[in-house]
Amino acid sequence: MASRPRTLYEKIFDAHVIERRDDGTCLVFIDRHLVHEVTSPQAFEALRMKGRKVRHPELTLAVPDHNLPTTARVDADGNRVPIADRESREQLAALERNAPANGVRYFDATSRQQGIVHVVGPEQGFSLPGTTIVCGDSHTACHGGLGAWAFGIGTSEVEHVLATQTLLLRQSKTMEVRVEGELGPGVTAKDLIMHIIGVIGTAGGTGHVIEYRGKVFEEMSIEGRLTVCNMSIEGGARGGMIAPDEKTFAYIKGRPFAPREDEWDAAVAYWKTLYSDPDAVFDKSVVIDAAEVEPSVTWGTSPEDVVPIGGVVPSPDSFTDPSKQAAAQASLDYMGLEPGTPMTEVEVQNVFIGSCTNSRIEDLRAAAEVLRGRKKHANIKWGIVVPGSGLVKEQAEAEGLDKVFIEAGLEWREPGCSACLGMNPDKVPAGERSASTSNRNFVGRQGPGARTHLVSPAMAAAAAVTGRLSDVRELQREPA
Ligand SMILES: CC(C)[C@H](C(=O)O)[C@@H](O)C(=O)O
Ligand code: SF4
Repeated sequence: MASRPRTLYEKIFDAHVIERRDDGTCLVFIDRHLVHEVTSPQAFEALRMKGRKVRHPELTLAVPDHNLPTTARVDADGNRVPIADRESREQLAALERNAPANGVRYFDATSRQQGIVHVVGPEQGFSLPGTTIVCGDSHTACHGGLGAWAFGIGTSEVEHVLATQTLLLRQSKTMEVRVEGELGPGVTAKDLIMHIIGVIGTAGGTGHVIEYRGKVFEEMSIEGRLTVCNMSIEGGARGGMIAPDEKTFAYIKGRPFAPREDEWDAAVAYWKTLYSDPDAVFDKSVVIDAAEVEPSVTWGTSPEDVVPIGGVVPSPDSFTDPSKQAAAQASLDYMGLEPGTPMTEVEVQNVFIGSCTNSRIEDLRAAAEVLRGRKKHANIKWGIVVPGSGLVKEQAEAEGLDKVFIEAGLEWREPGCSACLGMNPDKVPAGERSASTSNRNFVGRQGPGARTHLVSPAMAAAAAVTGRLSDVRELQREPA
């Protein structure tokens, strides 16, 4: 009998189920576990208290990112600069202790490989197609850009994975987001995923794993795919993935943890089976017309509060749902915006280019292309560019991108989560606005009272040049 047609997610799920239980839960094998300093200390502590060992230390990779200041980490004498904040210092110290004590591979704060966990995994070839990847972090879906089933877990699950290399969970429903047609010039992966979240809403993917399908994704770079999948959680989904293809294989080949030469052909042969069968049925399907996607920007305090850059701040009355009307009013009050204001009239004082959504080399190139030969506007008090990893930083410097940023008046920093969230010294001052390439515009996300407008790297660069939210396509048309 021919086997039932399956989606990509179902294929990966089936390949990892150890046991299906009568209550509908499944025990699933976890291939890769990424660990950072914020969600791991209690998990390691719990193991220690129970006298348990890490079951598969070789399948875990630890790296600090959230709390690290992005200023110099060693002083002129080569000594480590201590972290001023006590909690951050303690969390980092715990990871530095716990990883080696448990035989877990660790990239320390000063190593070239250090970076944001979701940048490091793909970059090291640790994240691979067809694998189950978890991390105590909601943006783990990012790795789905390589055709993995990747999802965030809580600290108690981190402990479970460390102890057993398995998780007990229920199979998710499947959702396809099919994008038809082609993206227009100047429209990036970030604009597309913001648009998608604007369409489906922050609850649109609840209970589902999204597969992004269509020619747009086939033509998209791996960096772009990682950006798209990264924000799946902002659409409420448990994960997001894109079927691996030749681009994926080329991206992975030769990376430190990638399959070696003698294992490569077998790995690729397996990866080539990882796609949704033509007759596979998704529980939910959303179709997006790529031609409708414009460079996008958020106006509110939820990632679904998206408009095209040519749009205006919406009026709360324009929403039919009363709870959304109230949320929109609260957002506008927090953001200090009036309905009807053109988005391009909104002035910004801060620019942040970074985060696991947009800190890979291609993102930095896109920002630098806009900034080359230009200067930041007088409105901009603080503009920082934070590469996603030490290796991204080296690559950017080899291409001279750091100089472009510095000459434009922006700061060039050490890798980490930085101003994506206010857990380290990089914060947007209360009442000020930022054009930010990160993924969340929640109240207080970039610091108490900070007003965040999510944008793509090119759009953040355009805001740096003009001092307001701007349509990057206008700058792209005129010479610097
Ligand atoms: C601190 C961490 C647990 C958190 C997450 O889970 O996503 C952070 O990375 C975020 O982006 O809000
Ligand atoms: S860069 Fe931002 S979204 Fe990504 S892991 Fe760090 S804090 Fe979370």
